[in-house]
Amino acid sequence: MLSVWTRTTRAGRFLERSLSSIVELPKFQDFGVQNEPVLEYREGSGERAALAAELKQTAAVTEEVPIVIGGESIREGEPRFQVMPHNHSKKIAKFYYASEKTIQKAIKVSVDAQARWDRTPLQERIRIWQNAAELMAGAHRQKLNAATMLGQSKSVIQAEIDSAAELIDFFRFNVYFLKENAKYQPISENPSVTRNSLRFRGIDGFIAAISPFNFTAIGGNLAYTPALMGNGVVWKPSDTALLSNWRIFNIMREAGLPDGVVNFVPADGPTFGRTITSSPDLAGINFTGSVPTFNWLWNEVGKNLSRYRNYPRLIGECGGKNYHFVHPSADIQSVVTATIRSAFEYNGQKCSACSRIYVPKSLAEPIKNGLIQERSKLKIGDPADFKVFAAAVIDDKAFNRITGYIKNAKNNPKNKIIAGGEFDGSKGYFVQPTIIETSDPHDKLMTEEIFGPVLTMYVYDDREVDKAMALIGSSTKFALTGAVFAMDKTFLQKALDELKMTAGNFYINDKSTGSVVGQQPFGGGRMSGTNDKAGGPGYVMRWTTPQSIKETFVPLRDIDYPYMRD
Ligand SMILES: NC(=O)c1ccc[n+]([C@@H]2O[C@H](COP(=O)([O-])OP(=O)(O)OC[C@H]3O[C@@H](n4cnc5c(N)ncnc54)[C@H](O)[C@@H]3O)[C@@H](O)[C@H]2O)c1
Ligand SMILES: N[C@@H](CCC=O)C(=O)O
Repeated sequence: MLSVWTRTTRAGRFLERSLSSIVELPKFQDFGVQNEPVLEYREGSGERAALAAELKQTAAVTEEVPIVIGGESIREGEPRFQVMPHNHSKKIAKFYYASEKTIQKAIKVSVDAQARWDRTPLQERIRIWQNAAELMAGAHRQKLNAATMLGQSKSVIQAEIDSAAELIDFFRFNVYFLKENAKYQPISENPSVTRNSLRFRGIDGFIAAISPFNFTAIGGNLAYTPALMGNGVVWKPSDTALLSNWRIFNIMREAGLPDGVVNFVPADGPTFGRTITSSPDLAGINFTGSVPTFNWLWNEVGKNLSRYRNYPRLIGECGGKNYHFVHPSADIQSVVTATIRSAFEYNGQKCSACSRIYVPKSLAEPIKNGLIQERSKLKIGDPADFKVFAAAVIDDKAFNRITGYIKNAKNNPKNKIIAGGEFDGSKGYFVQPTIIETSDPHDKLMTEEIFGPVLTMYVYDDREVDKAMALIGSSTKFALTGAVFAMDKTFLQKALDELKMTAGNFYINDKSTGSVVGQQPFGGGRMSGTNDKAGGPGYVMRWTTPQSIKETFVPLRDIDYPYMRD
């Protein structure tokens, strides 16, 4: 550096004639960002009428959903059907599983598209995402909501916070975070001598996006955030969220995303998993779903490591065994309201749903009575009925798993069903919100993810708050969300320390569900996932392999150092 300085004057003249920076950094028009308002759907409102009309239209047809690779629609093999979980004789979408060969074709198209797409200026990509968000918030909002309500059995409000608000927020906030992150440039001590810059690149290869059934917005985020950052994507949606995910795919085409950047590839899970993990081009897996599936994918990647040209990025947001912990100083009504909502909204099929609650003996009776009373008011039924609180669970597999836990509880003297416990799968997969009291804090009801409307309560001795609190982290492998309820600030301070590693999203006097993009970036630790915080500023950075560039404008002459010449 010093020797370069000694030559600045002579070399500087030379430079003026021939060398200046060639790296062009993106110049953004600065913009802010706000959360999409959640519409209320009151009687007589425009949004309610529009949604009712769209529900009618969506229910009237079985929509044909092809595989789409590079803009080409493909139909192969036996057709399959997505049904309405609350009325499983009604087919809402007809689709096809991509064969191994077709998945390989999608990989090739994504890899080729990546190289071209990565050269598209960031400003242009941002414009497409902003277009898409406008379409989602306006013209297509009720199409997304209707597909989510009928296909994934969500009530009006649960669809609105997911397939409208959260999806739109992901698109708006991710471009905002991209722009803000791109503002950082490394130090250039003397820019007339050397200039340092950092640019974002997609990863050469392809990203496999594998999405779950329970949030339409998550499908959109998993597939399109890597694309935003310059990647080519093969998207495998969930069979039971197919229609809503298909509608996102079409909105992105309408917004101007070129063919081939994201390819829509429904497939059998293990066939898809095997095909992507055996491809040398695998650059990353963006997964949200259960722990067993993510563990399987991770193992396959490990086995194939020597094949890849990149270390594949593995992002997996997985399950939870989320808790509400009640201190003797808690406000009882808050506990009851928050717990009913967290445990039973969308039938406990949120990864963040509360499924275990620890209650001190001194508050057990009022809390129990409150929960039983509020639970009895919940209307369970067809999600197109605006009075319904929750509808059916997603499919027969979920129905059998959840009711298995309930049947088990009925046969175990340590467990007592204090409300609910009924189920009926004849027309739709209906499981009534169920509350169980257990005397065993290590029972599987308190430790395993059930992913259904089953809440288990354990009553602890008020004198053993610390011992009860220690159970939270020690009795499960998960650490996704958790909430503490107390008015005692000394206890809350202690809980903040003691429970630090038990939840990636921690709530104080609030329910464990309902994170909002940009407000509570989401994800858990331990076996709940890689905690890459969807909806936070770091998430976009997981999908770029940045390049540092140093440009030097003075000719390099000296090999020795000044002190050698002294
Ligand atoms: N932490 C989070 O942010 C978060 C968010 C939503 C859901 N979840 C979790 O997701 C789970 C529920 O979703 P789900 O039932 O759709 O999960 P799942 O694991 O059954 O399926 C997720 C996706 O993986 C696919 N899949 C299955 N086997 C595969 C394989 N061998 N290779 C590749 N893909 C395969 C499925 O078809 C689906 O698209 C719950 O455990 C829930 O807690 C977590
Ligand atoms: N973001 C959602 C959960 C997503 C997982 O299913 C919440 O905070 O309730």
